[in-house]
Amino acid sequence: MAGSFIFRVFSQTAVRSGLGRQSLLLYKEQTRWLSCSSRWFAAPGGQKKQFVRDKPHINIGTIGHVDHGKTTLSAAITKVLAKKKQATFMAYDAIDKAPEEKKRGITINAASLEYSTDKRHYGHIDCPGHADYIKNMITGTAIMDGAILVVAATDGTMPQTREHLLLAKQIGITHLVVYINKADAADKEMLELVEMEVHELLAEFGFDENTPIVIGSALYALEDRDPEIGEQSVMKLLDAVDEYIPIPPRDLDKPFHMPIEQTFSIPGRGTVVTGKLSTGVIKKGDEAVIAGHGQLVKTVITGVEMYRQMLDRAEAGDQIGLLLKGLKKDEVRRGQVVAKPGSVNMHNHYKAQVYFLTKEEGGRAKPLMPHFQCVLFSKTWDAPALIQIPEGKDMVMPGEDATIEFRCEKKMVVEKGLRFTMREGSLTLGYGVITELLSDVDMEAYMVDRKKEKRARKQTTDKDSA
Ligand SMILES: Nc1nc2c(ncn2[C@@H]2O[C@H](COP(=O)(O)OP(=O)(O)OP(=O)(O)O)[C@@H](O)[C@H]2O)c(=O)[nH]1
Ligand SMILES: [Mg+2]
Repeated sequence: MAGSFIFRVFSQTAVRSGLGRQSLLLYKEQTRWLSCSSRWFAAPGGQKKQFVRDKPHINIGTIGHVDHGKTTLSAAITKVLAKKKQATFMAYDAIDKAPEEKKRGITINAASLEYSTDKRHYGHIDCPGHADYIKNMITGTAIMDGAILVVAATDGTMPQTREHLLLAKQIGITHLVVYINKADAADKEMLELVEMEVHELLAEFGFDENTPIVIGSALYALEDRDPEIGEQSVMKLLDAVDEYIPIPPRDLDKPFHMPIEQTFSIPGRGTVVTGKLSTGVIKKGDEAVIAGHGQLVKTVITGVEMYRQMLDRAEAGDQIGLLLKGLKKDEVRRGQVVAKPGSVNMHNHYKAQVYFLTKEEGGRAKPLMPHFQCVLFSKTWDAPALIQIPEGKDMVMPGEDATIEFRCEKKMVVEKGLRFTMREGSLTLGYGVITELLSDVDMEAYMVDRKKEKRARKQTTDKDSA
């Protein structure tokens, strides 16, 4: 029956193992967390507010050094906008005591606020501490499209200002607005000095020199004192965010890309691959490439199906089946992607920023040593990989984050910013985000060299002990 494969896809998707189950859990956790945050916005009388989608939505958050005033500013924003009925006021304590959700190992600890300006609807993340930012940004628990960097004028830029900026850059946040806070406690010269320092730091990390910088006092805005550096500075900040941080591009405008979940052979019709179209628009008759697991082949899409119906075009977000011209079932497999020719590249060597779970979070109890072997999971693929820990370090401890180099057995379709999970057997070791693509390695030659190296080391040890 034409289209019956779709039914099988859904049942098989439901029972698929490995990353499938993991992404399902991650999705469940995220929705649980989001529904939890929406509970905080229950209108008086306990009734939930109905979300009206009347403005473009965008996700932002506060980042910056400890105690520089991120939570105070988040509370102040809701305070100022509540006066215009564009937010529910969230007091400092309500934000800082965000409920901690422990599930599937990783702890999510962040407050999610929402508010509107005249132009947009915002989701806003405030994390209670430095470690939470690092986890949040690497795992993508709360993805930010842009961020407000808070720098206290009393301190200037500090180590975690740098660390958050670097991480923001690495995970693809391109637009920031800076709020120089605590202007009530600093004199004019100090404010000028800090502004210069911020300009230098932004330039060092490759952020635009036109990045808006607003000076003010979040505390005064929150406490309704001196509106010029209080409330007005917050309004100025929100205007800058509205103007400067762009709405992420609509995925329909990107080249089409579909990670393959399943492959089927339909007698009389050919090979069908199924999955969710992650970006772009795909049409019957489009030329495509199938890439991944070290292979790249060309094909033509001769049919597009969804929910047992034939379509002329599918859009990002659709769960579809694609009929491929001239390919046998064993020439395509799960983990590859269907993509617009020329839009994807395969790599087997890259750097990533990784957060390693602690034992309590479901991770490993022991440290990770150089050349540790693990399996990477991302989208629908998984692939064995060898890790290289940063130079000057002998090991990486659970609970740490580090820049790790990965050498994968097979070339897969990856890109900067891709998130993945690292596992060892059934244990989740950590979460990573690719920060740099490196030149490909010949894995066979690399393994031979590693064996030689090992043998030489053993001989030296044997000699020493003799
Ligand atoms: N004088 C002055 N103090 C401020 C201002 N904003 C925040 N503070 C104070 O600075 C301290 C830290 O503020 P928080 O908002 O908790 O800082 P944070 O960046 O969220 O801190 P962490 O979440 O722990 O990283 C508190 O005592 C605030 O009252 C300000 O504009 N002026
Ligand atoms: Mg805080």
